[in-house]
Formats: sequence, structure tokens, C-alpha cells
Amino acid sequence: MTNADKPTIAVLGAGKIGEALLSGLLAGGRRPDELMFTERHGERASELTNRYGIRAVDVATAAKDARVLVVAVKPQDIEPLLDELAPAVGGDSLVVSLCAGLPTSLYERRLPDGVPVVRVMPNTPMVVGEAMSAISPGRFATADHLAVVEELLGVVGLVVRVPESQQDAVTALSGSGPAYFFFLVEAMIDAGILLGLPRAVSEKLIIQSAVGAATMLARTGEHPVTLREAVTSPAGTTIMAIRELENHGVRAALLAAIEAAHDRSQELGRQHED
Ligand SMILES: NC(=O)C1=CN([C@@H]2O[C@H](COP(=O)(O)OP(=O)(O)OC[C@H]3O[C@@H](n4cnc5c(N)ncnc54)[C@H](OP(=O)(O)O)[C@@H]3O)[C@@H](O)[C@H]2O)C=CC1
Ligand SMILES: O=C(O)[C@@H]1CCC=N1
Repeated sequence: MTNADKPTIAVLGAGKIGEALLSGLLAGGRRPDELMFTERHGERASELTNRYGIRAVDVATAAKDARVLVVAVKPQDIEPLLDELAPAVGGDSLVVSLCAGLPTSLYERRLPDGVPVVRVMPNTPMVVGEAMSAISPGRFATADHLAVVEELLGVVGLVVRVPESQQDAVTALSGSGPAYFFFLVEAMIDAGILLGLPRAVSEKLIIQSAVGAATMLARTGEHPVTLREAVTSPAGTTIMAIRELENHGVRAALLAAIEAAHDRSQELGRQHED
């Protein structure tokens, strides 16, 4: 795709994930004049414009000037946004929803007939170009629309296509996933403090171990079990820790936690059924 072919993008609701997308796109080479956003608080809008040089617009301007409209409000805030969007959006627009739980059918019901919608579940590592995004087409989205979204999100990380029926599971795994890793890192840093290490040292040890482990997973193609076994010496230190993790049900806790996130994603969708 040449620069001239690249669609202008408006982020509707530039909170945490909206800002992550805007900053990731800028870092990936998009120009500020190819991007815009809407925000309901003037102070927040000024903060983003000052930080990134991107203009704040209203929904009607976004629908007129941008080909891709990325919806990034909380699922609980979708109804008023759809009220604003419905009279403004046309068949030339492409609506991309980042909202957990919300089905493409909700948009299709509320927007004019034929407006294409693609449902996406991204994650915040898009700020460093390492997002994992899963995309699913709605009824009116064509292969070309999917290609546009793939190109857009490809600037900020990896993209996979999944059936929309899998999006609640994706949300629980990779959408929320970074939070689980941050939680683990936080707890491991505390363990260093427990053992008497200075906080700065503990942080450095754990963050670099996380970077190293993630890079091995991504680059070697080895199964996580193989990589873990290579660290686990007979009668050594690691197996003592693994026994404690199993005794405390950490594996079962992760299964239950991710299932709870999945159920909440489904529930968010159900709140907007007819
Ligand atoms: N955070 C994450 O890691 C991920 C989030 N998501 C999805 O992204 C969406 C946003 O999440 P997140 O960024 O965390 O939430 P935030 O609350 O940080 O961002 C939403 C932003 O949209 C603003 N907003 C609400 N309604 C409107 C409106 N009508 N017009 C313009 N702006 C509006 C909010 O303002 P106000 O502050 O007043 O509420 C807020 O700034 C959610 O649907 C979530 O499911 C998906 C993947 C990952
Ligand atoms: O917590 C949430 O609801 C959003 C969706 C996925 C990550 N954050």
C-alpha cells in the first residue's frame, strides 16, 4: 500500500487503548495529519493534541474526514456514541470496534444498512509495536476491509483472523493477557524484596528475566514446557518453586481467572442485546 492509499483514521474515544493505538501508529510511521480522535473532555483532548500533534474532532467531522473509524470507548459507553455515529456514518466508512464483548451485530443494527464493521481485540503492547490483535469481519465487511484493518494493526504488532464466536476467548487471553504478566512480574519483584534485595535490583532482575523468557518463546519456537524443563535441574532450586506453585493451585487459578474474563466479555455483549 502506498502512502497515498493509506486511509485516514479517527479514534473515537482516545483513552488508554485509543492512545496506545495512536502512539503506536505514529511510532510505526503514520503522520499526525493522517490521524484524528474524539474525546469528551476538552482537557484530555488538549493533552493528546499537545503530546502527539493530532487533531481532536467531533464525531460528525471524524465520520466525514476519516475512512476508518476506530471505536475505543468502554462497552458501557457505546450507546450514546452509536447515537452520534448513526446519522454521520456512510457506506464509504469502515467501522472498527475494539470494544470487549460487543458483537458486530450491535453496530449493524444501529448504523445505516451496509456499513462495514470489523471487530478487533488488540492489547496495549501496541505502544511498543508488539500488540497481538485478533480481527473478525461483520456481515458487510469484505476481504478488502479485512486487509485494510490487517495493514493498520500490522503497523503495531501481529494480527490473526478468528471467527467472531472466538472473540470473547481472545479477549480473556490476549486482550487482558498483558495485565496477567504485569501482575506476575509485580509479585516476583515483591518476592525479591522479601528476600532482602533492593527494589531497583529486584525490578531489573525480574524485568530482564521476563524479556528474556518472552524472547525465547517468540524466537526459538520451542514449547514452553521444554523451555521450563531446561531451567529445572534435578533436585535443584526451580523444582522446589514449581512444587509450591502447584501446591498453591496457580495453574488452576489461571484457568479460572481466564474463564472469568471470558464470561465477563460475554456478559458485556449480552447487555446490548435487543
Ligand atoms: N485497555 C485495554 O488494554 C484494552 C481495551 N479494550 C477495549 O477498548 C475500549 C476502551 O478501553 P480503555 O481504553 O481501557 O478505556 P478508557 O476509559 O481509558 O478509554 C475510553 C475513552 O473514551 C472516552 N469516551 C467515552 N465516551 C465517549 C464519547 N461518546 N465520545 C468520545 N470519547 C468518549 C472516555 O472518556 P471518560 O474518561 O469520560 O470515560 C475515555 O477517555 C473498551 O471497550 C475496552 O474493552 C480492548 C483491548 C485492550
Ligand atoms: O479489561 C477490559 O475490559 C479490557 C478488555 C481487554 C483488556 N482490557
